This record gives sequence, structure tokens and C-alpha cells, in this order.
Amino acid sequence: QRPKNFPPGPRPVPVFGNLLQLNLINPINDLQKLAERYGKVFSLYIGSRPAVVVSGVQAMKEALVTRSVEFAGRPQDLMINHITKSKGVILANYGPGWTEHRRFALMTLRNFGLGKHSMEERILGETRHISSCLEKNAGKSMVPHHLFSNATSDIICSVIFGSRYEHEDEVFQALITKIEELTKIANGPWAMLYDTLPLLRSLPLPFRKAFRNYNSMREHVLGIVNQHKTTRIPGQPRDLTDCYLDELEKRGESGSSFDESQMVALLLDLLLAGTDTTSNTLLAAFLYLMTHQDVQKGCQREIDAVLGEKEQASYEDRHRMPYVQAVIHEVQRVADTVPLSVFHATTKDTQLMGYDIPKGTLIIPNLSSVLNEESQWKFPHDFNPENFLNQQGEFVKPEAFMPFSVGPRMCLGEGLARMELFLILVTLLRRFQFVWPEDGGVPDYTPVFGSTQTPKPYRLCVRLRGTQRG
Ligand code: HEM
Repeated sequence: QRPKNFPPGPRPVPVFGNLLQLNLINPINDLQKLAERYGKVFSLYIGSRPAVVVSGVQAMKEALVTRSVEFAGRPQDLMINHITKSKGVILANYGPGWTEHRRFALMTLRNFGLGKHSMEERILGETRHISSCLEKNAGKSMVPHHLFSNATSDIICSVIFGSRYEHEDEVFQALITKIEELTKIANGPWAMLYDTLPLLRSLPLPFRKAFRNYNSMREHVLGIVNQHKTTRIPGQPRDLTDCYLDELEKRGESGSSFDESQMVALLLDLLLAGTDTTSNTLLAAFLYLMTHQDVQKGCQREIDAVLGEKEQASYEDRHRMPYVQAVIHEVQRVADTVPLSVFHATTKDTQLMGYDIPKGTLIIPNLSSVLNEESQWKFPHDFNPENFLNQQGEFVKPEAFMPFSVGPRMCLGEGLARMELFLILVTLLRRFQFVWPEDGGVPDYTPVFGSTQTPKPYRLCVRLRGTQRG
């Protein structure tokens, strides 16, 4: 029985709730159909736990913006909370610990953008590595997956740890493998069973590996932190780790939420959240650009005209590139990289679109439904940059563009991600022509579902353009 005035939804069965009625490999279509049947705010049972699914721009804004604080919590009793002890930012519940760490991370990312080793230089430096790898493969086809994930993890590593890692570095590769394994388990059926059937939790089942992996990731990061302690000069931070150590000293025993275990969790959060999201968006970008040559050529015309003889692109150039901006936003819309956001939870008894929702209810923001909402887009089901251009050819951003979510919990890496997407895409499109390989088969745009979606594996064929810059 649903509580009185709780959002409606399909009838659950004992133990599993509504899980058996969803295609768990990719539930997006099922969630869409349920929203058509029960409305933009409906409920589901995940095991015995009620969850409210929010779809469409209107309900999303009411929940995450108008009633921001009431919807800014995170669920606290899922497997992933037990693994991370809800430390750091991503999974921390709404409260002073989350506020302080979010503010610290945002401020530090911003400061590095303005400082001597500015974010732009870091990104352009990393793009040169991608360029030289593509150059070696000019005229051939290649699998681009690791090229982009190595670049985005290097960028975030250089911000948080001060150094990029050689891609062949064994310790670094082991860390990346552990992150990938952990994400797979946390998104998979064992995590679902752990969350649904608490009786199983103490048994030695495969989800134990996720706990072991997290602990060894922690050890690895702790090693880096300890190295920093021996080489740092207080007050002269080289990276986010140094900034945190400065902050720890400054705050002393003042009862703030800053401590070493929070620092390690924050560093892991940034590494986890900052790698696959951006690299999967880049993969989607090249999939669409290779198969829409007119769009690719449109970008190159604008890039060539705006950059002219300039040595390299700068982030400021985006203001003179409305078409490129529209293409990047359209890529983000169709890439739908984080389709169900990160789950939220209500922090107090509240209401949404006239329904009553008790404190502590799991909230699933279906961002995918907003990015594809028929009433919000000129071409909801096509890849078409016109979705972001007005009649004068100026760039416009509809309010339904929310791949980073909205409200107080919205992605804290948005600024970094947007800078990466712009600089990497502009630099590479200036230098290379990307072509769908002859033996590439029929392009398949259906993404592989996950907490972070990715295009199906594909090969990319690259040719040098006339210009040698970038
Ligand atoms: C295209 C790239 C990216 C996309 C699409 C994306 C999307 C998202 C989304 C949808 C959320 C959930 C927001 C919510 O709960 O309402 C999120 C949270 C978060 N993202 Fe990103 N993200 C991207 C890149 C990054 C990068 C580069 C970083 C690292 C600097 C990052 C760090 C975070 C963190 C720390 C959170 C948790 C925020 C909180 O709970 O307060 N993200 N992101």
C-alpha cells in the first residue's frame, strides 16, 4: 500500500517491489512508459524501498530548484554508502560537512583556473598528447576509448595531485582498473541485491570485492597524500591536495568537518566523477561528428575563421563560435551521459506537484527525460545543432538543457568539463578530419546504459587537415 497522497505507480510484488517489471540492463524506456501512464512524478518500489521518479523539466525544476533544500539529500543506506561511509561530496548527505567540502572544492578548482598553471594550460597540454597520438595514426583507423579517458583522468589528476601519470604507469593503471571494477559492481546486479535484501549483506558474495577495491584505492591516495606532506611548502599549494593540507592546518581542532579521511574521499570523488563523464561525452561527440560530416565541416569553417593564425584556441574564443557551442551542447544532449543523475533523497517531509513525499524518500531525477522531452526541443529525436540556435544563428540555451542537473547539488565539475569539451574538440577539429571507417559497419547510436552512459565501442578514422596548429 502506498502512503496516502504518495505519487502513484505500478503495483509492487513482495521482496522485489517493481524491479522485475523493469529492464535493468537499460530501464530508460520503461521509465518513460511509466511516466506516460502515471505522470511526471510517479513512484516505484526498489525491493521494499519506495522511490519517486521525477521526469520532465517542470517537475524537475520544482523539485531541484524551487524546493532545493528539501530535495538536496542523498540516500544513506545503499551499498555505495557503506563502501564510502558517505564521506566526500558526491554521497554525503545534505549538511555542514557536504556544504564545507563542496565550497572548498569549487573554490579550489576556480583558483587553479586563474592561477599560474591555469586549467586552460593543463587541458591544452593534455590535448597535445591526444594530437600526437592521432597524428601517428593518421590515415588508419583506431579505437579511441583510452585516448580520451587517459586524457580526462590526467587533467583531473594534475589538478588534484599536481602531476599527470604516464599512461603506462602500472600503479596508475591499477588504480584506474580498480575504479572501473568498483563502478561496474556498484551499477550491477550484486549491488541491487545488496540494496534490496539486507540479509545477504554479511555473506561473502561478489559485492565484497567492491569494498576491497575501495580500501585499496584509499590506500593508494593516502600514499600520495603522505608524499605531499613531506614535499609541500605551507601556504604555497601546488594542487588541491596541498590546499586541503593547508586548510587542515588553518582549521586545527576547531570542530570543522575537515579531516584526513574526508580528504581522501574528496580526492577519490573528484577522480571518479571527473574521468568517465567527460571522456564518454567526447566519445559521443566523435561518433556524431564522424557520421554528420556537414556538422563537422560547419565547426571547422567557424574554427578556421575565428582562430585564423592564432597559435592555439583559448576558452574565451567560445563567445565568437556560436555554431561550435551549439554542436557541443547538442552532443551533450544526445550523449545523455548521466541519465538518472545521482540519486537524491528528501531532507524533510515535502510536496511535489501536489503529492506528499516523506522525509528520507529516494528520489530518481530522470535527466534523460528532460533532455529528450518532446515539448522542449525543436528536434527532440535527432542530432541537430539547431536545437541551440535561434533564427539569427545565435547560440541559445533552452532551460531543458540540464545534463549537469540543477539546484544546489548540480555537478561541481561543470566549469572544468565545459572547458575540457571546448578546448579538446576545437583543437582536434582544427587539426584533423574524422571519418567513419569503411569497415566500421552501421553506426549504432544507442548508448550502453550505466550511471554514466557510453557509446557502444567504435573505431575512428583520422586524417590530417591542412593546418598544423593546435
Ligand atoms: C560532461 C561531464 C560531466 C557531466 C555530464 C556531469 C554530470 C553530473 C551530474 C548529473 C551530477 C549529479 C548532480 C545531482 O545530484 O543533482 C554530477 C555531480 C557531481 N559531479 Fe559531475 N559531471 C561531469 C563532469 C564532472 C567533472 C569533470 C567533475 C570533477 C571535477 C565532476 C564532479 C562532480 C561532483 C563532485 C558531483 C557531486 C556534487 C554534489 O553532490 O554536491 N563532474 N555530475
